[in-house]
Amino acid sequence: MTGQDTQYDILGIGNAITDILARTDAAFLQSQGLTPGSMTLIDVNRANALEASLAPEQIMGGGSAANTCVVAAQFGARVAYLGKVSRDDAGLKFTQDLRDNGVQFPSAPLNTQVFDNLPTARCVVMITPDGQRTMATYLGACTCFTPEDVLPDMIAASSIIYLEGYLFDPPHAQEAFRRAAALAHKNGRQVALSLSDPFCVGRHRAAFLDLVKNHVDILFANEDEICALYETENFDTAARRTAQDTTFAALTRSGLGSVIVHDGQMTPVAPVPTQVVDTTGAGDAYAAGFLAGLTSGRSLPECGRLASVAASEIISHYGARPLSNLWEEMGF
Ligand SMILES: OC[C@H]1O[C@H](O)[C@H](O)[C@@H]1O
Repeated sequence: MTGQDTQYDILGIGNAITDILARTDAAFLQSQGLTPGSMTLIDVNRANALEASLAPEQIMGGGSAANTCVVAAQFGARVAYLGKVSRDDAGLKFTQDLRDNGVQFPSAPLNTQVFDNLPTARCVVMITPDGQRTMATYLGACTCFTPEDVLPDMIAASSIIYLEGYLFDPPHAQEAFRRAAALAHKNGRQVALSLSDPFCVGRHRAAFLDLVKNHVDILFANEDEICALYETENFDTAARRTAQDTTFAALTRSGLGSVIVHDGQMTPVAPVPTQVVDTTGAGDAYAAGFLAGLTSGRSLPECGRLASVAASEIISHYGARPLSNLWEEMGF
C-alpha cells in the first residue's frame, strides 16, 4: 500500500495533549481511586490537585495519535495531524514539537469567539516501579474538536487516516470521527482505528463495534481492549471474533508479542525484548511502525517487526516519544 497519489502516508486525528510525567507507587494510585494501567477523565481541579501531590519530572508532547505520528515520521513516513489546542503556552509547545518532528499540523487553535477559553489538554501520567502507566486526562480544548476540524483536503491528501479511540470521549468528536471515515472512503483512502483503552471501549462499545464492522479498514488493539470489545476474558476468542468482523487487525499482547489478522489468517509476531521502564505510548509506537511499514510497501511480517521494534524502544525509557535513532540503524 504505497501512496503514490497522496501527499501524506498517514493523517492522525486525536486528542492534542501535553503529558506530565511523574513516578509514583500503587498506594498513591489506590488513594486516588485510580485503576492501574487505565486512563481516567478528570476535571481541571483534579488535574491541579494531582499535579500538586505528585512531583512531576517531565512535561512533554503526548496524545495517542500524535505519538504515533511522531514515531511514524521518524520511520520516514510522510505524516500530518489534526487536533485541537488552545492559544496558550502548552498549545504553542505541542504545535512546535510536532513541526520539529516533521509532522504537518494545519489545525486552527481553539476559537474563543465560539467556545469558552479552555486550556490545552493535559494528561498526568503516573508511572509505577513495574513500568505500568496510569493516566488521568483533563481534555480542555480537545472538547471543542468538531466535524469542521476534519479538513477534507487533508483527508483526500492522505493514504491512511489514523483515528485514536480516545477521540470518542469528547462530545463532538464522534461525529468528527464519522465524517473523517466517510470522507476517507469517498476519496478511496483507508481508515485505521486504535481502541486506546479498555474503559474507553466499555464506555462506547456499541459505537466501536459498528465502526469495526462497517467503517474501519485496519484495527489496532491490545489484549485488554480487544477482550473488552468482545466482552470475553479469552484472547483467542476475541481474536477469532476480530477475524470475523474485520479483514485487517494487529492485536498486541505485551511480552507475548502480537498477532496480525489478515483475511482470516493469523500471523504471530515475536516481541523485541527490552527492560520495561514506562509502557506509555507502547501501542502508539507499535501502530506507527506498522503503518510506516505498510505505506512503504513492506510485507506483513516486516510491518510487524518494525512495529515491535518501535514499541520496544518506547517502553525502554520514560515518555511516549522516541529517544533513540533505532530507525536509522534499521536502514530507514
Ligand atoms: O497512548 C499514550 C497517550 O495517551 C494519552 O493521550 C497521553 O497523552 C499519552 O501520551
